[in-house]
Amino acid sequence: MRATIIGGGRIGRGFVASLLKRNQVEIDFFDTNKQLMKEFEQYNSYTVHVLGNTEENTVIDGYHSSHIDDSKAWATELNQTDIIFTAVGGKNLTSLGTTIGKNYQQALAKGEIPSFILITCENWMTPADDLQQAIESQLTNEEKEVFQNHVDVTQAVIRASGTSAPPGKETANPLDTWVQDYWVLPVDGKRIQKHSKPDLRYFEFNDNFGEMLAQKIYTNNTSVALIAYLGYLKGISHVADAANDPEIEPILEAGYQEINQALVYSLGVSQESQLEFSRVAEAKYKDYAIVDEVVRIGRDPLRKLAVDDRLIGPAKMALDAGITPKAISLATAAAIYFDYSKDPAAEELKKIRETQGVDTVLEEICGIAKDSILANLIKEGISELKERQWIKEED
Ligand SMILES: NC(=O)C1=CN([C@@H]2O[C@H](COP(=O)(O)OP(=O)(O)OC[C@H]3O[C@@H](n4cnc5c(N)ncnc54)[C@H](O)[C@@H]3O)[C@@H](O)[C@H]2O)C=CC1
Ligand SMILES: O=P(O)(O)OC[C@H]1O[C@](O)(CO)[C@@H](O)[C@@H]1O
Repeated sequence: MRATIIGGGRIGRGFVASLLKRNQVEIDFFDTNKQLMKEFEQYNSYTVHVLGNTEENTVIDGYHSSHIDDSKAWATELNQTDIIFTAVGGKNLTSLGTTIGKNYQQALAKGEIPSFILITCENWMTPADDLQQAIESQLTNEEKEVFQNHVDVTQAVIRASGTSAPPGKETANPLDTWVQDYWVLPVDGKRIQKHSKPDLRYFEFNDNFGEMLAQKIYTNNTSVALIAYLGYLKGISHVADAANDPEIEPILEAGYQEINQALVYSLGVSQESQLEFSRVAEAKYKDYAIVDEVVRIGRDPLRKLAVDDRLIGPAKMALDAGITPKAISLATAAAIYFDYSKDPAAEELKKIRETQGVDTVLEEICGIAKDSILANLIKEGISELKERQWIKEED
């Protein structure tokens, strides 16, 4: 079996590649990053290190790698691949879909009919739909029909973390990467209609996938955002230190209660499954073996503060459920003050906040009215963070 991994980052060349390697699947990488391409060629091999369990480390070798714009490489790839994975970041799916669509069209023009399964591995609400739509936007109606008859576009939920080297564990190979000791990849099984489900260890093709992506994002990403943004303000560098911090921990506990009630009410998931989700998430973020930086988790706060994303999304659901999302609002307040200078989105957020004020951030970035219940809760959160001196501004 042969697989293509688009996006050779922490999840692509780390988590997904190690699952595939352990299934003896051949791997071809595609990425936009030219430096990464050079490293793939230069090193020929790298190790996926398992945090806290080195016995499970996997060496990845024998792969091929190509730049995403290499249409010659795509011409071969589309005909030989069985499964394509994406791990590029949800906001890049539209441009990626355009690239796949154009290359699929070229193959059809040559009389070929590539047939494969596409699996998105992204923190995104509707990744499979968004990718499929972007691909099909490049095709004529006739071509679209062929595509739909030969390609299944489905989605996975990534419950594992992928990180860079823990302090002091850096290696000479820049491709080496670190993953959590977690070996399950749930995939939306219902969306696989034209192929049989691949027989792969660790993959769970789930016909009741339902709201699992929303449940994951609004549980894991919401809670880790709370930990990271509050931790950042307190000057804590690592997620586990922040999650176990005696002042943050009670806020985290309250956050899980708000999240759980909100999701059971709004997504219709069962209490048991939600409790399991939140317990697994909490244990993961408190685990000192998983060395992850709060600034990595906090990256791109403009996206993370958007109306349906991990903070405002579940806060609104909590209000719908009749619950006051005090902890989530405090986390949102902290996110508004995430000013990490190496993150361009954080810099932009800071500029908007300082020049146009918090109300503009709430209205234009969070998409909520400045005098709404939620906006007032977030503004109370900002006052509380100033009282606690976690926000150290004068105003
Ligand atoms: N790292 C983690 O712990 C987790 C990440 N995720 C999700 O997995 C996805 C990937 O995340 P990471 O691997 O951490 O990010 P990353 O930043 O380490 O890697 C992303 C890679 O995609 C490449 N890329 C971006 N646009 C591309 C395009 N159009 N075509 C080809 N390559 C492209 C980048 O150059 C980069 O190498 C994201 O959606 C993220 O939200 C989900 C759960 C956990
Ligand atoms: O990948 P995003 O969307 O930037 O979100 C941040 C983080 O959320 C997590 O998926 C939480 O599970 C991280 O591991 C991830 O990197």
